[in-house]
Amino acid sequence: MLYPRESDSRAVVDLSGIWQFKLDDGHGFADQWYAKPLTDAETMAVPGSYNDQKADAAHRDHYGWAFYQRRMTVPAFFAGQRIVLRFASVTHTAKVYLDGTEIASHEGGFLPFEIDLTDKLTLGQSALLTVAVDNRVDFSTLPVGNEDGSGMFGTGDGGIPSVRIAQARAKKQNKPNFDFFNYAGIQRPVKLYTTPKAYIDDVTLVPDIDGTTGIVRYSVAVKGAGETTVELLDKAGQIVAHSEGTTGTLTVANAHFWAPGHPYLYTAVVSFGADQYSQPCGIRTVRVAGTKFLINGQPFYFKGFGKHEDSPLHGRGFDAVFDVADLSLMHWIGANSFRTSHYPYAEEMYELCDREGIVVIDETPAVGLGRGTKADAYKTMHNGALHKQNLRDMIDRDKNHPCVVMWSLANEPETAAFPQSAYDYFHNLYQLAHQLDPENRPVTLVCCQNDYEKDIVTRTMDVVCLNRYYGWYVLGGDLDAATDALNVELDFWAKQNKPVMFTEYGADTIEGLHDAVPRMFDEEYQAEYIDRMDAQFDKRPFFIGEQIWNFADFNTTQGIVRVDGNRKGVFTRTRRPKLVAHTIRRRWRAIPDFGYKA
Ligand SMILES: CCCCCC[C@@H]1NC[C@@H](O)[C@H](O)[C@H]1C(=O)O
Repeated sequence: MLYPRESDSRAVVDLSGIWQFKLDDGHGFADQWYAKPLTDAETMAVPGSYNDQKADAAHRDHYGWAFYQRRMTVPAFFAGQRIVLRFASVTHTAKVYLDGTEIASHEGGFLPFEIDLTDKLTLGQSALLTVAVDNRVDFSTLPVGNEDGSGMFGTGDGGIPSVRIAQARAKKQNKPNFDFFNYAGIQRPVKLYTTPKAYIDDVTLVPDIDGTTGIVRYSVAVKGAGETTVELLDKAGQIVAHSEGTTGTLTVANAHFWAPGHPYLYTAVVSFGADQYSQPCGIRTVRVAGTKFLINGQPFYFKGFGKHEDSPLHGRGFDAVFDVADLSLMHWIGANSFRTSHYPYAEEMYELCDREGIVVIDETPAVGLGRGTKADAYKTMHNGALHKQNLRDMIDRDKNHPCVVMWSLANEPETAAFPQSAYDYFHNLYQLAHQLDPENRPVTLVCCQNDYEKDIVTRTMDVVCLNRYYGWYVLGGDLDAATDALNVELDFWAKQNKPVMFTEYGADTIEGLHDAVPRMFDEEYQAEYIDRMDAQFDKRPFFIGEQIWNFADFNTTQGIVRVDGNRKGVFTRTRRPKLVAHTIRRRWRAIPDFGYKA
């Protein structure tokens, strides 16, 4: 799916701003709130989560539907054009109405969907746009929610009868099977865009390298009749390659390749009839060879983080300032990569990473699979079709980004309790990801701390991505034992002949807590913990990357082990560096992006 871009033939109208809003009280659909202006409506900023914009628990802890509404006028001078309404994301489920008529519904809170309005509205006349949003998560959704009242970090009844009774009578709330706040709403931009009636529907660019020559194999999906041409422009806007037809190959002698630290971008200008669309294009290659992860044929070493789309008041709402500032801090600390834990991020972030040379592991919203139940959830609860749809939509949306070097099928699914069942479920997805990606990039699954000898899924991935907490969740406070345990496990992975990286390791740290002798939760412990783990990684040639959990502190569900959220950030939630940020900076600025331990 193309990102909305203005061009000689296309206009884009951003519908961001202050919308009308109302939490459903259970009557919203029966009383057809979507068919008329909302009564007793509140204000709500779009894009943004609705949970933290109002000072009350009703919004923060809402469970169920909420209604957004605004009037919209498409000007008469758009006559003759195709008119499209595009939601970059609505979390988690959306129903869209125009003047009371349902025109779309969509499940999945982290990927775009669009509606052709051309024949659905009268130009020049104001229309009433209503979006109903459902924030509920359960065993069948992605991300996964719990259904029996438990959730992360012990929210069960503890076998206490009074608790069981009170829980049964309590107001329904989401019980996320994941460790991030279940923010919801219209969290990314809503845009109207136009195209000619005969238009470019999709562009696929597959880069390759032959010596010093850059190659871009392209295909253009079109609707209607017309001739297609594709021109490749260099950064100076000079045409360096040209081709006719909906498929073809563009060849650039002495090309500038894309790489971290050298994010050279060409522009593929596609023309079809009266339509024109410009797609940024980075020429680089990615592949796994033995225990190496090669970008442009060079062994790459991942230095970076697991992140979240999370910031004060915005919640999970898109905020360009935080995205620009986060990448600036990544450059400052010497990072070259991050994982979009635990869901696909806003498209604008991938565009920034393309421009700034930050490498991305792109992850589906499949977090919490197989958790919170003793049953084999792969056979009884999870919605494999929804998982495949999310994978398909993520690859379709992000396929042209040079920053995306690997697809992550899921975060920390249960893979050791029912090993064969987990393998059957994920091997199917692994093969699908390789089929769907025109560039056939490496595919992984991010593995939770587990019995790695029983887990038969992780070792089948192209790269072994491990979340490990030796010295925190296990052997907490004892970094000698923690490094010993880490090495026992790395000895196991040494025999698998796969590239291995840590996609999570970290320690909750309250900024301002200090001790001469490090202890859990103080800044010295976080720094010591990271140093001790890193020192073990350096001894292993098959170890190809270290991504710390987390880039910044972030909000979570309330719980006895979350003190104002998850505090494993290297930066605070307002992006102030903790002590560990300075020790990491010294280390990472001395490690090259390529050829480390080669
Ligand atoms: C038994 C060890 C389980 C470790 C699980 C560690 C978790 N991984 C997924 C992330 O979303 C969580 O924030 C992280 C944590 O809790 O900080």
